[in-house]
Amino acid sequence: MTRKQLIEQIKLKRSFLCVGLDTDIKKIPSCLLDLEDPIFEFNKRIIEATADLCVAYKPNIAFYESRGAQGWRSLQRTCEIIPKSCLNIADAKRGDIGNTADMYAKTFFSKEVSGLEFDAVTVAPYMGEDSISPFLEYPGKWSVVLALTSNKGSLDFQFLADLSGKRLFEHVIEKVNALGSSEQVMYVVGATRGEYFKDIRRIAPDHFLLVPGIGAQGGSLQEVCAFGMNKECGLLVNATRSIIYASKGSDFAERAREEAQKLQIEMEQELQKIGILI
Ligand SMILES: O=C(O)c1cc(=O)[nH]c(=O)n1[C@@H]1O[C@H](COP(=O)(O)O)[C@@H](O)[C@H]1O
Repeated sequence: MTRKQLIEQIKLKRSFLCVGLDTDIKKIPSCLLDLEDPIFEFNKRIIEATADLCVAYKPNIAFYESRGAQGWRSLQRTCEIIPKSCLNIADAKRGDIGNTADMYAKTFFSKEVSGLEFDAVTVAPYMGEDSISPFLEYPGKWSVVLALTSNKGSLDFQFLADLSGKRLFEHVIEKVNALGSSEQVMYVVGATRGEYFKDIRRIAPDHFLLVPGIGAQGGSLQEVCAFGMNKECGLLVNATRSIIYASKGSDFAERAREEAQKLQIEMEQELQKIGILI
């Protein structure tokens, strides 16, 4: 999906919601457990209940890999039913030397090799240029590079500054800006870091930012929008547990829809403020 198509979907659905699919066998309703592939069935019902309210899905690969071949199959089947109108993001946080990064890029972008095809993959930048470039060689695909993450551990390295005061997350963005354009690179910025969106927008005014951390992690959608939105929206805001585990019962899909709809309504108001809705 191109940047233009993504913006069109945001306008059409009046939403910039990304629904995370961190599907944990221990958290899904017991009524699904006797089915042949409970993880896939859960995802299918969540997708059917939310597809008109969101513009992206983000399966976190750990939840599938941890189940071995069976989990990989659930992931493949999930990928196949994510509507083409939604950006399909593999949250894999990969990062390794060039020839290994080549293999990671094939894993997520090359269906003929791996049986999987995502539109985007999250990339960890710690190992630098050669660990990122292989992902950028796929036309029409997105690399979503971790910049300023939502977790407590982000304080360990990401704020370390050089003598001029420039912090590591700013170095990462400046370096990656030079590797790929805003047509193929997004940055991850946690919703729990609302006050830093201004600094990030100074060096990445046009890029889409993937923003996890609202809902279960306590970030504020309004704060993210106030400091992070650009004139084309420029945000994909993710929520996972607050949507997919809204209920433990057989009404889980309806409850997920309700939670997604609450966010969509708030997002529509934010989009109205920047005047891109018709
Ligand atoms: O790359 C991510 O998506 C990510 C980056 C980050 O800084 N923080 C973060 O929580 N995430 C992911 O976003 C999702 C957040 O889930 P919830 O906290 O349940 O909404 C999880 O899959 C995390 O792995």
